[in-house]
Amino acid sequence: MKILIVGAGATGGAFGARLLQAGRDVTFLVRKRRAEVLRSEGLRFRDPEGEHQHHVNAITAVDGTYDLVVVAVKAPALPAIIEQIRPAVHEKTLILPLLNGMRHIDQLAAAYPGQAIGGIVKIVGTIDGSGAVVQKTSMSAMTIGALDGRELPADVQGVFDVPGVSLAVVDDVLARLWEKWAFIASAGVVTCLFRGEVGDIIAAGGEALVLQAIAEAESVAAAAGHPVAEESHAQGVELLTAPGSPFTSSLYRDLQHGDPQEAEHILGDLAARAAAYGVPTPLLDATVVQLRTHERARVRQLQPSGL
Ligand SMILES: NC(=O)C1=CN([C@@H]2O[C@H](COP(=O)(O)OP(=O)(O)OC[C@H]3O[C@@H](n4cnc5c(N)ncnc54)[C@H](OP(=O)(O)O)[C@@H]3O)[C@@H](O)[C@H]2O)C=CC1
Ligand SMILES: CC(C)(CO)C(=O)C(=O)O
Repeated sequence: MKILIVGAGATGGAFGARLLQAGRDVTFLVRKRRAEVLRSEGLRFRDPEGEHQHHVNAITAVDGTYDLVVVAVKAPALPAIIEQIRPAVHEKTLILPLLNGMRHIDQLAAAYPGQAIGGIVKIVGTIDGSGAVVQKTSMSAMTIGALDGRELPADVQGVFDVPGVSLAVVDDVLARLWEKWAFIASAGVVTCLFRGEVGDIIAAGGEALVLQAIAEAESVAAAAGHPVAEESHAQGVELLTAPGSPFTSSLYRDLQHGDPQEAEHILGDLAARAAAYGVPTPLLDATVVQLRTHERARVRQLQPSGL
């Protein structure tokens, strides 16, 4: 099975490295600078157990068709990627996005009817200053499934059944996507609104507001027909109210670097759906306005002054 991974960042790089370790036929579609690094140094991947280096096939334009296209970019890159991957897609190709949120599923399903499948990854990943992909904790889990609940072909199910990945193949992937989205949005709301780590927010007296943020996001999921299961709710509450916890969201980490790239995808889209369902989400709405305000100032600063 020929696999194309689009993006060799935190998620694409980490799950791609697991596939390479297992001998899968993987090609990375990346931009020029990343291609140069990958071609000269290979893919360097570090997890809590050590560092590995893999020779990789890195391309900057699609060179033929693939059986599975894994989309591992952040949301703003998606519209361009949807067109870029077109030559890679034959009639049986499946497209597996690893993004948080939900709008990308609608976008991919519209562009490639019947070919997008659902994917959720749980990993705390990043790229360090040297270009190495770093998996910061031992968590490395993936959940996949067909959007219409049908069974995925066995060869696709087997792709990520490799050492280092805890794989679940499910028949309710939409519900799982909503569950993850509700969690990641709640985490984004509290860490971006209160600008800090969970432990500090709790120490500052924020627990009731954290619980409210979770309730808001979960109310939207329920209104969409995907109520969050009790077990996931309890896990979310535990993670976001743990005293002393250094947990933050990727949205907040991006905000610290100045650029919360997925604010609209993860929070703006959820707020828009809440409004459409008539579900009140005041903390979510406040966070969206706060991040949009930040974004306007960021973009203004990038413009040449005096023009
Ligand atoms: N990081 C994490 O721990 C987790 C992330 N997620 C989700 O996974 C998704 C991907 O995030 P993540 O992997 O962290 O993001 P990263 O920013 O680490 O990686 C994305 C990569 O996409 C590349 N890229 C952007 N545009 C293009 C393009 N046109 N062609 C090819 N490559 C491109 C970027 O390359 P370049 O170097 O050229 O900019 C970058 O390396 C997000 O939706 C995120 O929310 C989910 C769970 C955990
Ligand atoms: C919460 C976490 C780390 C789980 O994978 C995540 O998805 C993110 O921060 O984007």
